[in-house]
Amino acid sequence: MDTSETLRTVPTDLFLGGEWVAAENNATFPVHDPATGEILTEVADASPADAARALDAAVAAGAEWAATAPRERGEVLRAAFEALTARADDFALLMTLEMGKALPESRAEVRYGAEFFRWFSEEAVRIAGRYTHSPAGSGRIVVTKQPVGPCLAITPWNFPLAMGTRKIGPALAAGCTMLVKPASATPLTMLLLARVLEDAGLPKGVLSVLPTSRAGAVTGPLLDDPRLRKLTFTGSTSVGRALAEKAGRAMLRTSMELGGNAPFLVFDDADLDAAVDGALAAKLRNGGEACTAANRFHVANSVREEFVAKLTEKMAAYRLGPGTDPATTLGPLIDAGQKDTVTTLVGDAVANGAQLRLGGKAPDGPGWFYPATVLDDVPSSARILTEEVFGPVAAVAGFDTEDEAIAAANATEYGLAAYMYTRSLDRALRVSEAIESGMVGVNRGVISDVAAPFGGIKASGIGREGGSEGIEEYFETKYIAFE
Ligand SMILES: NC(=O)c1ccc[n+]([C@@H]2O[C@H](COP(=O)([O-])OP(=O)(O)OC[C@H]3O[C@@H](n4cnc5c(N)ncnc54)[C@H](O)[C@@H]3O)[C@@H](O)[C@H]2O)c1
Ligand SMILES: O=CCCC(=O)O
Repeated sequence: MDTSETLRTVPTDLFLGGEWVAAENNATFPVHDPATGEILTEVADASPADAARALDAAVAAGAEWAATAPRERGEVLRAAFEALTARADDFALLMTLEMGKALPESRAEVRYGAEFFRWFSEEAVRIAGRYTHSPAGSGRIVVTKQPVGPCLAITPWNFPLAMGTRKIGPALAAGCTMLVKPASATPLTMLLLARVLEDAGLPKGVLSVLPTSRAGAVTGPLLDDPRLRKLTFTGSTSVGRALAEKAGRAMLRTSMELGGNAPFLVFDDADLDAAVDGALAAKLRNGGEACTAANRFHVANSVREEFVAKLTEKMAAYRLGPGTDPATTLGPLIDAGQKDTVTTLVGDAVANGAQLRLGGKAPDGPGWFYPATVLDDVPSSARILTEEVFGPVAAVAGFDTEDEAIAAANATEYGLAAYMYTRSLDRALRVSEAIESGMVGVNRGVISDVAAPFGGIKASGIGREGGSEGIEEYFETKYIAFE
């Protein structure tokens, strides 16, 4: 499918209660191409009234969907997995168009995102309860799982597909209905996903997709509506905090997948070539715009120069360009604001004394491009060691002892992912246990796996997605006491 054909066939209306409709007053908002800054297309701009109608539909469909046989729910997801996989090229091109990343990254996301539907189609039929006797012999304890009810999912732009399927998959498998508000920068992928689910036989009302340019105004009243039972959010910690406060007042179940500041530790006993390859993956997957991205490299001083030289050589080979160009390995950033953030953090590190080994200057011309950049000897006063850069910048700092490495790794409010390279199993276990994060990669630069529980601690969030844990977020546990 070529670019214009993709844009011509992608739905741009709201998917509201299973119908494709224009927004109230036919309102629309533009979606931009990060490679040029130009408008790609206009998309229906949901209003609070549209969102209220979507919630009406989710409530109306809720009981029947919850009572639908788990096998049937699973089969809808399985059919959607097959359709998504069959349309992988369309999805990949669309994601590259609206989000910017290089096509191989988009293809990888389609595979990853589709897997959540396959995984949760299989989990739908493994919903377990418990039957036991009270210790005092005074009765029986029956524990069962019931769907939470109507959920609101708010998703980010960096993985426009996978961050949706990782929520929609378990919600539908558990028997919940869901409203999805995609990021305003990348609504098209989610709308195409809604079409796939519709074609896969999802009953009307079970899912709505509400692109909007007024995220707070549209989701605020939903969070105040007692019929909504859960908020699942993926995005920045600042927005997550504000939403969690609001959700807390309404006593909503919440899942919060927030920002990260992943440390990547390289010990003096590491296989350095493997560590460099792992560093490339941990840094440049998704163009550096991943919550799991290695944000800072803490490297044993005895091997630091060799590591930095090898990393710089390999990062220099990344080719910056429009994501749709087959020669491109590094696409543009999402928008001008993100380009400014990366530019500011690199400038601040250099001003604080870091050595610039590669990149460090955005090219002139249209689009939101920033090159692969390596900073060495970054001092602890540099903001880049504590703030999420969300771009193709590797910031390296040295350490001398294991304790120093652990202290540096934990010197952050975040706690999502962490990585380490070492040949010592003892050290791997010791350091993994000491690091304050929800996920640790040992001699691996990519940890995301549909079958593993994904999520963070501290300011990186609450709850887990994927794995057998992911569906639990969409259940209430009910205890029934029997004589
Ligand atoms: N932990 C994870 O699994 C994970 C995954 C992907 C991205 N992220 C994080 O997401 C961030 C990047 O994504 P982003 O820039 O889209 O984040 P963001 O917080 O700006 O936006 C996320 C979503 O929230 C919406 N939103 C913004 N303000 C809102 C408000 N007041 N009320 C309701 N909704 C609102 C946005 O429209 C978008 O849909 C990074 O910090 C990244 O680490 C985390
Ligand atoms: O951006 C964060 C999500 C990344 C992932 O699921 O691998």
